[in-house]
Amino acid sequence: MKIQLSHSQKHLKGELQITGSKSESNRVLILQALYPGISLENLSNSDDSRVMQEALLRNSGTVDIHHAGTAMRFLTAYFAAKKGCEVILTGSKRMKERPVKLLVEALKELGAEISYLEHDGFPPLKISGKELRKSFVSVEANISSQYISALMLIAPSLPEGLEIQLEGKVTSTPYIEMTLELLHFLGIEGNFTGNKIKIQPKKNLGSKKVQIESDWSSASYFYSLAAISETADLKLSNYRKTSLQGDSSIAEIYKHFGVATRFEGNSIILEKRPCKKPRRIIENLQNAPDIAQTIAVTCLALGIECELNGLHTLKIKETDRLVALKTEMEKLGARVTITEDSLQLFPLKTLNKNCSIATYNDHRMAMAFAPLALKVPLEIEDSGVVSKSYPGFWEDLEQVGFSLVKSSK
Ligand SMILES: O=C(O)C1=C[C@@H](OP(=O)(O)O)[C@@H](O)[C@H](O)C1
Ligand SMILES: C=C(OP(=O)(O)O)C(=O)O
Repeated sequence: MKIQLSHSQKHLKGELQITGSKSESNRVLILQALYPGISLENLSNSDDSRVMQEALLRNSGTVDIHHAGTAMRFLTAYFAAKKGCEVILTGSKRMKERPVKLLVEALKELGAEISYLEHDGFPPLKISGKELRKSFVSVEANISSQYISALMLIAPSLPEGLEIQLEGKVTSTPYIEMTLELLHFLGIEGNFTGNKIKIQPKKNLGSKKVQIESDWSSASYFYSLAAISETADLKLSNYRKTSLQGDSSIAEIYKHFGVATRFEGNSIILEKRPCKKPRRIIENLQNAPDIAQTIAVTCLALGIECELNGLHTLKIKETDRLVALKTEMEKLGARVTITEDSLQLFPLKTLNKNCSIATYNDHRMAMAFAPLALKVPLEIEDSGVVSKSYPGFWEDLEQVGFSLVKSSK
């Protein structure tokens, strides 16, 4: 369904409740399947967490996780280590193009039985679960941190735990640290020093409640909205000063755009007041790849030159995000250059009006471009994509004063 967006008020205000981080939720769901005493609060209502919950009830047959990268990677390890299970793990057309070879090879090194049903190195996978008895594995770490988190999540359930040797430059490191912190919170011992991760075995855990922090990647779109507005007062819950999510760096980054963040209990208050805007923004997003689209579009809206580096993982996400960003920002009149791992945007004075933004089955393309409607009327081609991480996104935009017109054409 297409959606036309506009917003006519100068001041943006609202109070929103954002659900739990999908990254934290999908980790804790795997751990809960391994240690049933774990309970969760503020679980993500995303499609990615829903498919994860459904998959964890299965022991045989075809398990389809649609577009969910974390579900694909974490479940590959989970099913491989689950003795007696026989599943075909598959996903959307795009998921069949997202590589999984490094993880499959690492699991095979541990004794797993996994084969490719279509193309070598890609889903769908046929997995015959086995007890994995080895306790050392090495894996290349600069393609996706999800492979490493997947191994860490099953590690405490292996008889001797697991030592993981990371090869090459480690990417998306905060996601690895998030996995480790969650294990620590549950009383599982482990450490990550230099290029080595060591997780100790744990047979039983007893009962533990995990309170999931709300999703900072979802919050990023409200930072963008605040930055683009003349003035804004937004309240978002439930957040923590010390977050496990690397995307919480958005609060620091958006200071450049005049957005201040303060905590009131477990809510964040975003305050934007008129300010002098920077001429140029340079960020390395190797630790926070999911907010690249948000920042690029904020700069486009404000006419700020922007150089984003550390983006080598973007081409294997829901779409090739570098190409998608370039194509859609050029529709609005921008000049954009991309390399394998960077994007450079050159400012323009006036944005083209009434553009129709293609979404490439990527939730973040829809949500990152939506704030532009504060500047020019805009159409988002497939509004439904947001449900991958943030099903209530459009309702929340209405809450902060947006007018939405939906059409099926
Ligand atoms: O572990 C996770 O929860 C995630 C890790 C990141 O992926 P990469 O490690 O592939 O960059 C991130 O982009 C994704 O949205 C979620
Ligand atoms: C890349 C993302 O998710 P995943 O890799 O889990 O599909 C994302 O949410 O931006």
